[in-house]
Amino acid sequence: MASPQQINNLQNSFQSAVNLGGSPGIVSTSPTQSFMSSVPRRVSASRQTKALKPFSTGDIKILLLENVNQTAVEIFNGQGYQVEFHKSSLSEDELIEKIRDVHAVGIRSKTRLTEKVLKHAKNLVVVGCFCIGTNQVDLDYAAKIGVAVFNSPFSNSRSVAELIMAEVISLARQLGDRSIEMHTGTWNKVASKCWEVRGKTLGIIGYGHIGSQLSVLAEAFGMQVLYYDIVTIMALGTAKQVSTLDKLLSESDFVTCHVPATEDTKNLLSAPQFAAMKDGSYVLNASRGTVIDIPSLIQAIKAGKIAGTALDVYPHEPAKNGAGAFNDELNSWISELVSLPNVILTPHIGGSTEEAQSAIGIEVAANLSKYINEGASVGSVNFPEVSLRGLDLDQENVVRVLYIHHNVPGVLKTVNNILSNHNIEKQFSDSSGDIAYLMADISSVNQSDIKDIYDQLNATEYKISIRLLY
Ligand SMILES: NC(=O)C1=CN([C@@H]2O[C@H](COP(=O)(O)OP(=O)(O)OC[C@H]3O[C@@H](n4cnc5c(N)ncnc54)[C@H](O)[C@@H]3O)[C@@H](O)[C@H]2O)C=CC1
Ligand SMILES: O=C(O)CCC(=O)C(=O)O
Repeated sequence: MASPQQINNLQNSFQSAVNLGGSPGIVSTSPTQSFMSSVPRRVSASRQTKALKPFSTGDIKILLLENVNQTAVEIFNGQGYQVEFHKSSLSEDELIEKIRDVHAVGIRSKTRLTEKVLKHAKNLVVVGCFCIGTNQVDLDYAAKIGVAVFNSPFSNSRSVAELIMAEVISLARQLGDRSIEMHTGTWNKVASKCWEVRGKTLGIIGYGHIGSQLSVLAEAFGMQVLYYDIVTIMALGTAKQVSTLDKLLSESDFVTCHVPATEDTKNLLSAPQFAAMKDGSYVLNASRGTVIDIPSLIQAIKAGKIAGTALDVYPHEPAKNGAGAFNDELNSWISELVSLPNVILTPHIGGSTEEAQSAIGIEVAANLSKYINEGASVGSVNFPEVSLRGLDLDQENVVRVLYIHHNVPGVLKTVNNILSNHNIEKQFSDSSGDIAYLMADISSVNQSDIKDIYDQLNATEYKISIRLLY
């Protein structure tokens, strides 16, 4: 368990990462709507920087769903943002209602931020996925409307790898069944079809952050590791990359999936793949529920081809915890699956450890705060990555322009023409597909110029969204 001291240390590193608490690096956020209404100047009492903004960070509203870790809540509260926290995900209708006027949304793997939902978000600037997977968000549409999306690319990788390692051994020893039997008073001391994992072959599909961590753990247990990936990746230890999925399937005793949910990974393992596996082998999945065709897996277990399975993810998962939530209404085959021997089922807890969740909370909250406060999009999964060094405390009359626009010719000429009456201190621009992001710090800007700059930028044909920080 992470001690309060460890959490403190992590928070301290977060503080220095984003320069909170009045350091010279801070620029203030001015949401467009607030800026456009002539709100009288409000200055946060805790800030030591010269606060030129006409309103406080208290204008920023953040919706946090799915029990996002308290480390994130503390960071956002520390920023003075308004935080609305929910333990579970919301229904689509509730989400549409809640998302209307917030500037940021924090979710985990269950909340679906579809085009339909995002269309109702009028002030949304940024989305934080407090997890690795981002398949639950329509990333292209988010970028199209100028909403940056961040995740935590590896804070829970180790937790998933450790769970899988535990399950490899549990399947080999039929631990799940023995435990259930003991809970119901049955003493069943058997060795038949129970194995050591030493000397067996683990086949890893997807050798990324999780797959490669698992590779190291498995070798420490004396297993041979094969992996299949669509890109060539350096092997750790004595693991071997194989060139085809079929080769991995035919040579492995355990096959585990660690790929993202994409069109290509949908039903990556289905009836033909189970048929290609060794008799009596095992299947594990802690990636996404779409990756394995579970009805076919059930048939392969029933036929004795597959000796057991450990599943952490499902095509449909309950929105919240509770008795009776995992039933045939959710996925029609559930009662059939739970009746089979040597089936270990977990409720999407691969990344659910104290260490992972607190680290994710800090990492994603830091990225969101930096994006809201400074416009830095480094680490975003759907946006060009742009950042500028902070403004000095003694810099006066400086405005940071954040201009998200369509990636077409002529933009820089137009924008720089608008900014040309001021000194462009520094500027950075990058594009990703159809979206481009320009960040510029301009000086010699009077308060009275700001509205004019905003109006001119707003009138450009390329604009997707604009924020001015000052
Ligand atoms: N159960 C849980 O709680 C958790 C589940 N996950 C899931 O695990 C997935 C993998 O996580 P990471 O290892 O961090 O991702 P990663 O992005 O580091 O690695 C994924 C690997 O899969 C490979 N890949 C992609 N398509 C493939 C295909 N068709 N065939 C073979 N390889 C393919 C990629 O080249 C990459 O090397 C995530 O996308 C997420 O959906 C992640 C964390 C927790
Ligand atoms: O912890 C969660 O809610 C989701 C974990 C996960 O699946 C991920 O990180 O992609």
